[in-house]
Amino acid sequence: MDILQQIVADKYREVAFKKQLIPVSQLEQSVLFQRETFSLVKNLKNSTTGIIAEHKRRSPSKHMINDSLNVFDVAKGYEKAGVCGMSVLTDAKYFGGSLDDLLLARASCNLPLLRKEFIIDSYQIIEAKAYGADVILLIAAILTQAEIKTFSELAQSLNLEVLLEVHNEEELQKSIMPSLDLLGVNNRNLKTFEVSLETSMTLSFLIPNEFIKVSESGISSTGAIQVLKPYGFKGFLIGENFMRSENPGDSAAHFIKALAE
Ligand SMILES: O=C(O)c1ccccc1NCC(=O)[C@H](O)[C@H](O)COP(=O)(O)O
Repeated sequence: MDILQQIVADKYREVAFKKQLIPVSQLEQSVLFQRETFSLVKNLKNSTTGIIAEHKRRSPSKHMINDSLNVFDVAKGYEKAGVCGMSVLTDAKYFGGSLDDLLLARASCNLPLLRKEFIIDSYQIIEAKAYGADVILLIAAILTQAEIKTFSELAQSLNLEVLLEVHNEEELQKSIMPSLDLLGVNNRNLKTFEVSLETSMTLSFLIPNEFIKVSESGISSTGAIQVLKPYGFKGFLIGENFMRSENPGDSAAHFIKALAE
């Protein structure tokens, strides 16, 4: 079993258990479930820098990144830095995240929040809305075409935007459908952890123009963004590069200032 298969197997067990603990009807009663969401698409369209900054404590590829920060301050710092949106990892076992992280980020800032999760069940989409997310991630590598359609249409009906993530042409071809808002190319192979910006460049030509293109992972310099922009990317998802610093907000602010110069 590769790491992605392991994560997904654990996720099925986790979600089955949670469904018994907290029924959907209870999630739908959350005050946050009724709120108006923020648009990441709108922010990216109006931005010249396009940074989506991530809260990421650890990962299967890098193990520990930064365990000494609190998500409330990180979210405030990212908002002050002028990022377009924030990604919050909510997986506990492999990334050290939680739904409480999402809730705290929501309490701390008015940025569009992406729930970064391995979504395999509609329940997690309802949960995302109930805990303050504006955008959900769907990973083509772990979903069938029918699941992508069902999950993205559910998200749309809840006014959540959908970022569909692909890593190769086959995943892209099976996924393109009108219920998606953003198409993300993950530069990291989630099975081997190899990272290459070439993945974004190659797939960019195959992504229809109606979708906002986002390049994800392994972006560690403003130079990388200058390289990717001509390929039509409007969004750049950055985790480790900011989270490695003592103050991710300051790190994002310096990055954005350097990009704008
Ligand atoms: O980051 C990992 O090691 C990883 C492993 C397996 C599945 C997903 C993984 N990462 C999720 C992400 O997509 C990244 O956190 C995100 O794109 C930011 O990447 P980076 O800037 O390289 O931290």
